[in-house]
Amino acid sequence: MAKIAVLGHGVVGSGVCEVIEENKESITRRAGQPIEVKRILDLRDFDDLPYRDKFTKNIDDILNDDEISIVVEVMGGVSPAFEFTSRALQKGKSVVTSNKELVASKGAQLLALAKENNCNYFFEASVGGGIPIIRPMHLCLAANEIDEIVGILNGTTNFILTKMIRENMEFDTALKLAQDLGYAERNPAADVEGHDACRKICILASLAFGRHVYPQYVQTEGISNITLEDVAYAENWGGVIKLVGEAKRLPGKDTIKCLVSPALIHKESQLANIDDVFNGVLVRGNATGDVVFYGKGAGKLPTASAVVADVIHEAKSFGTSTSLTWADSSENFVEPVEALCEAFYVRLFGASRAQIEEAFGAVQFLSRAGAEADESAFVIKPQPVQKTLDALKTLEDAGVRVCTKIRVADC
Ligand SMILES: NC(=O)C1=CN([C@@H]2O[C@H](COP(=O)(O)OP(=O)(O)OC[C@H]3O[C@@H](n4cnc5c(N)ncnc54)[C@H](OP(=O)(O)O)[C@@H]3O)[C@@H](O)[C@H]2O)C=CC1
Ligand SMILES: N[C@@H](CC=O)C(=O)O
Repeated sequence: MAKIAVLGHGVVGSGVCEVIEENKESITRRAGQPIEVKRILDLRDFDDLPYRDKFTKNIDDILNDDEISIVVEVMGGVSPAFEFTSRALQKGKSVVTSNKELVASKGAQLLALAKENNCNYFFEASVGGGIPIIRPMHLCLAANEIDEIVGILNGTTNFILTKMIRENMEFDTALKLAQDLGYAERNPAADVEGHDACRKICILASLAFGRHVYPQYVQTEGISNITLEDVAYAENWGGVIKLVGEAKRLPGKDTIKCLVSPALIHKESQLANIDDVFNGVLVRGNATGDVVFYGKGAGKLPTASAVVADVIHEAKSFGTSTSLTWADSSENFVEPVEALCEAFYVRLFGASRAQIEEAFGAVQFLSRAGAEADESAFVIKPQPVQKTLDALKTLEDAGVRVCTKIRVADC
């Protein structure tokens, strides 16, 4: 019998308890032994639950219990999750988590601590909710050099964009719905402003490139400036707007491209039809070519599925995983965005076509029904980002009002 403790009985934690109870027979078969939730840490009381006697508010009840061999950290945040995780690992208890904020900021340190103490730090649920992505990347794609990862990594923003586009729903109404469905972070700004997607691309990039990519070095932009006008222009161009995270090796350089931003994606891209709470991640290996992972990126049971799979894997006791790891890197190896070569969609007011072409060279002009007389929207060919920024500044200095600038993703 493997006895586990769950830290945090919120959306994911309650899902973990539910899945372990609901699927106990198949879980026992697959783990080779029954799995029992022995203790649950939470700040609140859950007097109505049949398993109310398992709750504690004191972490030491869990850390000092030698019967508990696996700790599931689904509290979220860095503090006190970092302290609780470190203490569990120091005691030789393996930790399973869905907490991408902690993995993205302290992953290298916690993986090293797990190794030192002959146990594991597993985080399948930290990227893509229910989608298997971490284990396939470090096991099934182990023969490859990963050249590029590009993905729709946040369920909440994809859900909001889908509702806005398909049902003309207001941004705030769609966000409230995502919160009610348990998709959003405790502070939904983390979703809307792109920080959650940033943490996830950092985790994938660290795994792919073997060095910790820290979120503070990754330029991150969210979806709060996207309008239905931009959506209409994207459609005229032949695509959709999605919040995209991207990490890529830069040929001949020791740096990588890594960023999160809204992006125009062509309708023929495998990522273009990923809607609602679904996530999609395209991983480009030098042997496999493109592999695409798709599934529900948030929500109670999909996320619990990934957490419990890690628990089952740990219960089989394969020892410390040597492939699920990356080195700490104190220096930043993310290329500054200004030095990258990118195509952009731009919407602005008060510039003539001649002015626009003088600033950017030949561009692809777009149209939409109901556009104002002095509105222009166009797509610039790939060029250094700094060159685009300089040209936009020149136009602004001449009295042009630049409304939107969205990257065009090549995926
Ligand atoms: N929801 C989702 O779809 C997904 C979430 N995740 C990640 O999983 C983690 C948990 O998310 P989610 O379940 O949605 O979050 P919730 O806010 O629903 O749950 C967190 C739970 O942990 C409890 N908690 C927080 N701090 C402490 C503490 N110091 N001691 C004891 N209990 C504590 C909270 O109690 P209280 O409410 O009283 O503060 C709450 O019950 C986060 O890292 C999130 O990013 C990952 C993938 C998907
Ligand atoms: N808030 C996150 C939850 C899962 O990671 C999301 O919406 O994707």
